[in-house]
Amino acid sequence: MLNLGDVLFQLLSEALGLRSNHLKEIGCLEGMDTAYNYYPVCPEPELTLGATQHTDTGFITVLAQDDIGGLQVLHRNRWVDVPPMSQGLVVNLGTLLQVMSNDKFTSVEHRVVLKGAEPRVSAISFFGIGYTLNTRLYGPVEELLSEDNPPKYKKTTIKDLVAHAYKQGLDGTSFLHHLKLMD
Ligand SMILES: O=C(O)CCC(=O)C(=O)O
Ligand SMILES: [Fe+2]
Repeated sequence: MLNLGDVLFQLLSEALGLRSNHLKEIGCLEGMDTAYNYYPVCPEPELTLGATQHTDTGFITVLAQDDIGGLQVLHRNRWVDVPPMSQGLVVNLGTLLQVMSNDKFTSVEHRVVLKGAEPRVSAISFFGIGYTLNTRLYGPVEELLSEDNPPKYKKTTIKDLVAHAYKQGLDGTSFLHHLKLMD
């Protein structure tokens, strides 16, 4: 997983116009946290959600879902299914990477709908949020900023961002506004 993360952060660095090891050098590969979600069978799946609308907190999330399905992403104001693919992984861009890109990247709003008949399992690697001892401040990457592209967000430590995300919970609103600088 760390090797995959290494490749992904190289590609993302290049997509931002940075040197390919930039995101690795500022700690994006550190603090990978793995979680497993178990969604039990629900007798009335149409009345609820497995996970409410949210963006992930950290840099990126790599997700493997089983063959039940249910993950959806918000695309042009419509919920679009992310169908399970055998051995396929889903990479979500997290809130912190949107902040660091100064909005060049958009972190993906997603949710999980329940299908009913069988329980569902997903395995997720969250890059960035497991390392709350990391005291580095993360904000819009200096190299991307200019007079025409001033910082849109203030800097934060991962610890503060994670604390804020937990406090807010998955209430369907983005916590980007927490870091947003006034225009
Ligand atoms: O179970 C899934 O497919 C997604 C779960 C999720 O979005 C999360 O844990 O952040
Ligand atoms: Fe998520």
